[in-house]
Amino acid sequence: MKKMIIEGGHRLSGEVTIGGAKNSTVALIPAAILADTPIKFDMVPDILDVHNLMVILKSMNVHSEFEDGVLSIEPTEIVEAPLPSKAIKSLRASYYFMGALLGRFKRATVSFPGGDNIGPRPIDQHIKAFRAMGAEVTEIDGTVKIETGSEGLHGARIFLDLVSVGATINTILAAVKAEGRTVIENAAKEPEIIDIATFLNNMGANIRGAGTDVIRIEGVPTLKAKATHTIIPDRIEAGTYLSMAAAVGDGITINNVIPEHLEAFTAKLVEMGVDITINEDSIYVGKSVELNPIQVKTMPFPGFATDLQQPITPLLLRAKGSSMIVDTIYPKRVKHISQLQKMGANIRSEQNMIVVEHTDTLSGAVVDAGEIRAGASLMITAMMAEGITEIEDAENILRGYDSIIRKLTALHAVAKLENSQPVES
Ligand SMILES: CC(=O)N[C@H]1[C@@H](OP(=O)(O)OP(=O)(O)OC[C@H]2O[C@@H](n3ccc(=O)[nH]c3=O)[C@H](O)[C@@H]2O)O[C@H](CO)[C@@H](O)[C@@H]1O
Ligand SMILES: C=C(OP(=O)(O)O)C(=O)O
Repeated sequence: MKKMIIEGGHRLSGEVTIGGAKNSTVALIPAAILADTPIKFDMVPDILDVHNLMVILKSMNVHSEFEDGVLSIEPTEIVEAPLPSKAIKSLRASYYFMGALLGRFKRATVSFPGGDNIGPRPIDQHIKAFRAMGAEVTEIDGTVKIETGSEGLHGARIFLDLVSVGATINTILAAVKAEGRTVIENAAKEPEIIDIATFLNNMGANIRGAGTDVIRIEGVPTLKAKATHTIIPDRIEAGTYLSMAAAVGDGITINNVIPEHLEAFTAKLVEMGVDITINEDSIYVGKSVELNPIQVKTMPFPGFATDLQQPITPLLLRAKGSSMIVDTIYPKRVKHISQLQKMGANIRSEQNMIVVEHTDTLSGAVVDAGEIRAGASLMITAMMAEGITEIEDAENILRGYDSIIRKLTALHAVAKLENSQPVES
């Protein structure tokens, strides 16, 4: 178990460079097993999810190496094998091995995924898509078994009942080598979906419409990589540093961002009165003086991301008045509230709404990072607070924040990890 210890009261300044997107990376790594050639990814974030995915690859005789942000994967000697359940349960995106293994072996057996505890996270839409493509799916004791006949999957028209990032990507992974044409309607439009489609198309796949709500996929027999794929910047990591910069910064530049991916978020910062300058691939945040309260409603992309509702919360504590957050994607994503209250934050949950009031004094406390973005909100609040904050279960933060201590220290924050052990590999 690791804890992150933060000494509050220090003003931050300088520059930070955003890493590759976690939610792209965790789909790209399973997608790599569809290839008939070695694969290289660049701008890979150094996060626990990547290391756990490497453990899963190893169990299938897929060798991988991660150095200086470059992840090399050799999938050509892959074998079918039981997947290590501890690693599978450590992250959400292990469900992508369902689509990827189906594409590779025409069958898959994968335990139910883990990931952040943010309320119910069913995968019925993933299963509906696999069934529409001709698979037989059974679920026994937390394990999903997906089988097809010798002819494998066939293309199908799939209308997703709700907009799901995971179901959209999993269907793409299953369809990319299936026989014939698959059409996904009501598809998710997140930038990470475009990133996965770009990677697959550059290997010879035929995916059209990624980034819109209708995606068409013509199955192809083989996929071969010709170049290194550079992962898009992590818009959630960027949003977290934007919030931190506005809350405790004296002038911070956030490099390697695609501002169009963050429009819903930066629009809210502007509404609050944060001093931000948006450049082509960086955003500068000046020292904030008076901040206005706002109302936030999380929505699928291009709306305000659910993964940023907790990271913006500390900033709302500084606003002069009451702010409100409604998380329509995960209404039970409230694990941070009781922990922020321990630090003196005036925040409460009321009828599926989070109400955040102006708070003058925050004090360090022992708190728990119940999930990744709850952890992010605690980190920022700890920097605003007087004294020391100990964030337990810091592994949840390390699941998704690249080189976090190095980046915070470079911005002059005082933060360290304790009881840390070498990352499992
Ligand atoms: C690894 C990854 O990329 N994780 C992201 C992904 O999670 P994930 O892919 O799990 O989230 P989805 O987009 O699938 O979920 C959206 C909503 O649909 C519901 N749903 C989803 C699938 C399904 O079969 N049935 C169903 O009811 C979910 O409970 C949720 O309420 O998108 C979420 C929403 O942007 C983000 O918070 C996560 O960071
Ligand atoms: C919910 C998240 O991640 P995951 O889906 O991987 O649990 C997140 O990144 O905020």
